[in-house]
Amino acid sequence: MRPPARWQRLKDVILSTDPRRRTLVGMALLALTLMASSAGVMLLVAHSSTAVDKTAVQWWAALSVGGLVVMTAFIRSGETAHLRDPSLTIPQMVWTITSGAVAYVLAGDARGLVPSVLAMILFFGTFGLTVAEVIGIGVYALLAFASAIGVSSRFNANASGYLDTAYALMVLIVLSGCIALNLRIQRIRAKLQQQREALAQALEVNRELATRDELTGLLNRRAMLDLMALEHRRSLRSGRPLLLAQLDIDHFKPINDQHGHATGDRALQAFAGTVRASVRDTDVLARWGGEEFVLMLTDTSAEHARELLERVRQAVQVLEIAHSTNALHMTVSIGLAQQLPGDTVEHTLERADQALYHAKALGRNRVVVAPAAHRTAATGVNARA
Ligand SMILES: Nc1nc2c(ncn2[C@@H]2O[C@H](COP(=O)(O)OP(=O)(O)OP(=O)(O)O)[C@@H](O)[C@H]2O)c(=O)[nH]1
Repeated sequence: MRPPARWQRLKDVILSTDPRRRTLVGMALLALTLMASSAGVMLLVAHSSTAVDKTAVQWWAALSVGGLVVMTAFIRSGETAHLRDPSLTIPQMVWTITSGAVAYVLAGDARGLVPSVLAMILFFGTFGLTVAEVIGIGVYALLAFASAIGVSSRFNANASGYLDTAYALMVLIVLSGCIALNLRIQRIRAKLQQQREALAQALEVNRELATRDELTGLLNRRAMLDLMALEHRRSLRSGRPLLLAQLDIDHFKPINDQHGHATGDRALQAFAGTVRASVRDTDVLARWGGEEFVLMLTDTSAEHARELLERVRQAVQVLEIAHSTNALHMTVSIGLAQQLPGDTVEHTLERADQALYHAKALGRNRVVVAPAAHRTAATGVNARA
């Protein structure tokens, strides 16, 4: 059965690793605790048979609640937003523990109520503090109550050493419980944080796998299609030229057949690295499939792109892939097409592919630029200009 939504929300806040979120709950609960304790002690004092200075009690209640109200106003003003603990959990706890210790002295017969209120303060404060802070606050609470018990036994005629010791023990037990609870919460938070980080890493790996070619580390076909569509829209708006080139390694099959698939893989990686190193950072190279690659060039003219691709071709030609005793060489055929006004990316790719086909037909190891061509409305087939 699913827990009700509000309990789920409370649990989320308590286990949250964001200190601003979880100290908010601590602050709200502390405020409630202090108000309830003020009202409770005043009520009991009013009906107590012990002679207690009621003016002092009223002052105490006003100062306790007033101090909290001042802190709340300070927090609400946004002045504490830049602090590590914007909800001032520690100052609030120190304030309420001090007022609790004073209440212990003032409350006479009703002082038995104070340790239980202290238990609530420590318990709720636990959610927003670190282990060291809980221990520090706990030691302060013990010292404050030891002093309160000492002072109370002097001023209260019917003080009972036995009861006071029991109350001190109760504070100690609550404190130990709070430290244990705090340790548990810290462990759960650390585990949640680890899980969150692992999930973020897994998402990043998935994203990489969805957009990258594993062998060469280049963009894959799907990611490249998305990028080309985006660049196409940009070039339409800006009027900047967009050029697409199809690159195909020549006679790649014999490399695989004669030297093995692993050597073929290394050749593909070396080819990808060489082409990437020969073009600008803003040019995008993608593995289209097998030994075929697509290069997208922006902010350049067809003539400059052709010169660049000629340099790419030469760089591939001199590339050496170490293999047993000798070194392997490759060549590449390249077809280049410039996006025509009003044309689609698919059609530009088609023209680059046809230019590549011509490069292969002309004897390979060359760059061929597609002539400017227009799609006929009726057939969608190129009519060469
Ligand atoms: N090692 C390796 N080989 C691959 C990979 N993808 C495709 N190939 C191989 O690439 C070769 C492509 O061969 P073909 O399409 O005949 O082309 P080619 O031999 O380069 O001939 P031309 O393109 O006409 O010059 C095939 O042997 C495929 O097995 C890969 O990821 N790793």
